[in-house]
Amino acid sequence: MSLFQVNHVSHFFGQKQVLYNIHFEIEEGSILGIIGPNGSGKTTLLHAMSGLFDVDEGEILFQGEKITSYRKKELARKIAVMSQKGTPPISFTVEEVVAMGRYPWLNFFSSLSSRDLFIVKQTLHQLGLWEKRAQQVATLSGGERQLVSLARAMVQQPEVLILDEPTTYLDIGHQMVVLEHIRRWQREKGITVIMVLHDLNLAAQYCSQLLLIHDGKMESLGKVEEVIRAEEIERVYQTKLIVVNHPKLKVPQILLQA
Ligand SMILES: Nc1ncnc2c1ncn2[C@@H]1O[C@H](COP(=O)(O)OP(=O)(O)OP(=O)(O)O)[C@@H](O)[C@H]1O
Repeated sequence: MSLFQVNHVSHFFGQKQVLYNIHFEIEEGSILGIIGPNGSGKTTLLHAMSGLFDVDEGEILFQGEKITSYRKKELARKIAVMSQKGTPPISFTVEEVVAMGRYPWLNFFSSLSSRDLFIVKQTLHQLGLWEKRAQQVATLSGGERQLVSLARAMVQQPEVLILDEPTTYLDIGHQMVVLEHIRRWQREKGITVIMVLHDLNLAAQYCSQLLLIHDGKMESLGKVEEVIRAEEIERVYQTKLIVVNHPKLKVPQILLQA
């Protein structure tokens, strides 16, 4: 059985239809990239798959059950969500914010155990945040807050990681750092990753499957080379481009053509 089954999903905001008959499945352990132009419905689909709301038509099944039928805490033990904005600039320290990722595992009124604290410490080290652990999140750069957000998701020890544009505020070096961490984590723990990415070249390098949506409709779904095809990407994004093969990684890469 597939981990996620998105069955003929349509959704409206008021009179406006934003998703049209979206239908696909996700296998456990895969990395699915959701791509598409601005306003095409990527975040709406991601939110629906996170169980944030009931879709108007169709259904989303996670491990065979309707995603909205799970209790909040139960779902938080299985799915970690890293939002588009990363961690907001709040007045907690890095360590406190990362430790919040352990909350789904705590019983009522219990505090963090030595094991919880060990997981937090280990993750802070892994993501290079140990030196900044006592710093207020509000004083971090956008990129550092993104890493804090990833660290909090990691300590949650979920089966699925859902990310909305995890590289938005990052320079190219930090984009690679974040995506390498995600990939290593996915390989070591066998978790499933679903992420919205605007950078099609990064999507081609890091995802095992891509879903291209446009105006709320599925344009294509499949392996990277099946989805990153010049004619289709040109049509959907309304821009001139060339698709080349990455000389080392052998995945399609896009060169823009003014
Ligand atoms: N809560 C809402 N109420 C009304 N309309 C909404 C709401 N959320 C999203 N929309 C609309 O739904 C459409 C899809 O939005 P969505 O955020 O899912 O797109 P997206 O592909 O993630 O865009 P982007 O790449 O710009 O982040 C947009 O037209 C947006 O204005």
